[in-house]
Amino acid sequence: MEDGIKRNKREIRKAVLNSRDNLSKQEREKASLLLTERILGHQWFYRAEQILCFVSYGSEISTRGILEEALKAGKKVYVPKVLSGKKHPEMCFYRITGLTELETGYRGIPEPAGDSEEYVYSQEEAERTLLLMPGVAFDRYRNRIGYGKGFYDRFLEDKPGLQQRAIAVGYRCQMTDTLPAEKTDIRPYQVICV
Ligand SMILES: Nc1nc2c(c(=O)[nH]1)N(C=O)[C@@H](CNc1ccc(C(=O)N[C@@H](CCC(=O)O)C(=O)O)cc1)CN2
Ligand SMILES: Nc1ncnc2c1ncn2[C@@H]1O[C@H](COP(=O)(O)OP(=O)(O)OP(=O)(O)O)[C@@H](O)[C@H]1O
Repeated sequence: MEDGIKRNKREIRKAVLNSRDNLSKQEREKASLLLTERILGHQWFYRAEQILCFVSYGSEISTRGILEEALKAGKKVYVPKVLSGKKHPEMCFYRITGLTELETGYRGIPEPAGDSEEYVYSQEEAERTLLLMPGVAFDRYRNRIGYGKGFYDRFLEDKPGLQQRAIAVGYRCQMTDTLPAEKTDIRPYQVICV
């Protein structure tokens, strides 16, 4: 049964990545602008003192404008880094104060060096935090499929307050019919596909 779900997820991942890879430059630029507007106008962004946001890579929707505006607005910005030296690789968030601090890391993703302030979860501060999550496919029940390593599921597992401040973002072509879900899958509180 579980194996069926995994295979199913794999097939959906392949199909959606294929359509995402095929978006035109114009479609990408338009969507990224739209997403930036949607997030900058969001009350969770406005109220957030801390923003946890992925740095896009490959054909992912661009978060560059959001990161730049968050930094300009004086918010604390943290971005993911995969610590792969460990037996079980895990994802942490480190603070950046400018995009030039990023270097090519895990799978070619721009990542912080990892020598800056690490994000430490606290239930009280979660109310003033916004988490923007990447993903490959989403559905209208807020199910989410990523690249299949479960990094976000494991990162969010023990952070209930942050789960309620999590927004998954992507292109409209990433919105699918009902996705299969496993027990460990954590649903973002909102999905914004533009
Ligand atoms: N921008 C970004 N940063 C992120 C994530 C993400 O999804 N997006 N992650 C979320 O967990 C973590 C990295 N997880 C990843 C897990 C697997 C692959 C991977 O297998 N990539 C394929 C290419 C897939 C494709 O685009 O076709 C590869 O390298 O072959 C990439 C990232 C942390 N940082
Ligand atoms: N909290 C957890 N503890 C242990 N294993 C987990 C946990 N969450 C997910 N996993 C395992 O990790 C693997 C990948 O999970 P899944 O397919 O949901 O990843 P994903 O959501 O697509 O990827 P990501 O979160 O990295 O973007 C699965 O085999 C899943 O069982």
